[in-house]
Amino acid sequence: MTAPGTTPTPRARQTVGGLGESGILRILNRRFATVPAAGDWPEGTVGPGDDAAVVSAPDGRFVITTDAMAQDRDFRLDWPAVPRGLASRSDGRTEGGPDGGSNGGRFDGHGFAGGYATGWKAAAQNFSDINAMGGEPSGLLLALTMPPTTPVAWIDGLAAGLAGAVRHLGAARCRIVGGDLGSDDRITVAVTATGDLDGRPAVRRTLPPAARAVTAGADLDLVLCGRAGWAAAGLAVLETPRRVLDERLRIAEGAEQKEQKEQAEQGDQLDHGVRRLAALAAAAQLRPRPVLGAGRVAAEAGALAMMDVSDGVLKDAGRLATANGLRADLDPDWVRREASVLVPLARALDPASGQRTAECWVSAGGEDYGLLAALPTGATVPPGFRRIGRLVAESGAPAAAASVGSAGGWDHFTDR
Ligand SMILES: Nc1ncnc2c1ncn2[C@@H]1O[C@H](COP(=O)(O)OP(=O)(O)OP(=O)(O)O)[C@@H](O)[C@H]1O
Ligand SMILES: Cc1ncc(C[n+]2csc(CCOP(=O)(O)O)c2C)c(N)n1
Ligand SMILES: [Mg+2]
Repeated sequence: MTAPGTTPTPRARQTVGGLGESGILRILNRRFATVPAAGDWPEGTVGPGDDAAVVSAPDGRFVITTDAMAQDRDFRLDWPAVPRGLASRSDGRTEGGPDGGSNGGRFDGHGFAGGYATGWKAAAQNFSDINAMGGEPSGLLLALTMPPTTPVAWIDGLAAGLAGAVRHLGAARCRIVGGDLGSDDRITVAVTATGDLDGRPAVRRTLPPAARAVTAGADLDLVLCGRAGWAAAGLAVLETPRRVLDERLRIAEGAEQKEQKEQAEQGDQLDHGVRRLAALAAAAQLRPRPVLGAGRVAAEAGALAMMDVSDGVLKDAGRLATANGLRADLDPDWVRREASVLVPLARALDPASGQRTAECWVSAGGEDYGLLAALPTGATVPPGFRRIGRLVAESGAPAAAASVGSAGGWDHFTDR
């Protein structure tokens, strides 16, 4: 409230400390009301505003998962925004959003992500885990701790990003059911999501006993839905100091233009150039796009085991293999092919070892939220997936693929 005779704080400078919990909740709820399923609370269920929510579990069970993101560990307040025109939807149209820049898709490091990217990603990574069980998102809870100095615009962006992910990733049945607010020295965004299986069995990391009996330790095909390496490339872009980044992109663009001139090529060079690649990679980190529905598709196509890729393909494929007493061998051709488009960017950032860096992004980079599934050898690959390797008996001779890139992958406690 503004005391009589004082000037109100301009909106851009307002902090949550001046709002109080009820003011913050008003801001969040205004954004959450834009989720398509928001108005639809069936008889007997209870939405936000009470001590707890009451939701339905249509088939008697529901999927539940949670993921927390911490300031300066999972996101930064000063990362630039997704340039307008790059936050493309799966239907090819582009979406707006408060962090949409106005630079026509060029990455110049200007504009700030606000909370939108953090909200989007918090929802997306939880939806990805629901997807990986073969489920469809049904509900979302937001536990938010932050300092009183947090700008109101940041939490408004956060709420818009959560609602934006629900809408644009196609979680049509998902309601935002509530959450909690707390104060701390740094921001933590913890999201819990629930999902429905609509009567289907969940697809687990381990093969069901019946499938184990049939496959009896035989090799399995490893398939992936979604891209790999782009979010890690984006992290490298975002973590490079702006001035250094701009200088490296300028040098790489110069070399590109020289090459293109020599080849007397026509056309819009920047559109396919390294600067646009940097912008696309940053967009992949700031606004990951798990393919919701792919989990169900894989389940119906007979996937025997499944998990999402949050910590890197090699690491997560290794987990999928180990859970079944097998070893993961990635196809080195797949890694090379997947890395090839990222090589110009990797070379711009790291001229000495562009190829290796790009292959590391693909094999060890996390946060693309693709979906890994194991299928019987030779089974039809479900739509949207491609074969990227095999799960083989531990005792088999290791393929060259096992040594691709770093065997690493993300670990919250050792990667600091
Ligand atoms: N603090 C915890 N208490 C209890 N169980 C936990 C805790 N942290 C993780 N787990 C469980 O350990 C398992 C692995 O967790 P992990 O976070 O690595 O994978 P995940 O849940 O698939 O998340 P992501 O896909 O984001 O990596 C999950 O089943 C998770 O529920
Ligand atoms: C500032 C900053 N530093 C590092 C990273 C990279 N990072 C954070 S979590 C994660 C794996 C997935 O985590 P989870 O398993 O919890 O879903 C990765 C690769 C980042 N995004 N931001
Ligand atoms: Mg997971």
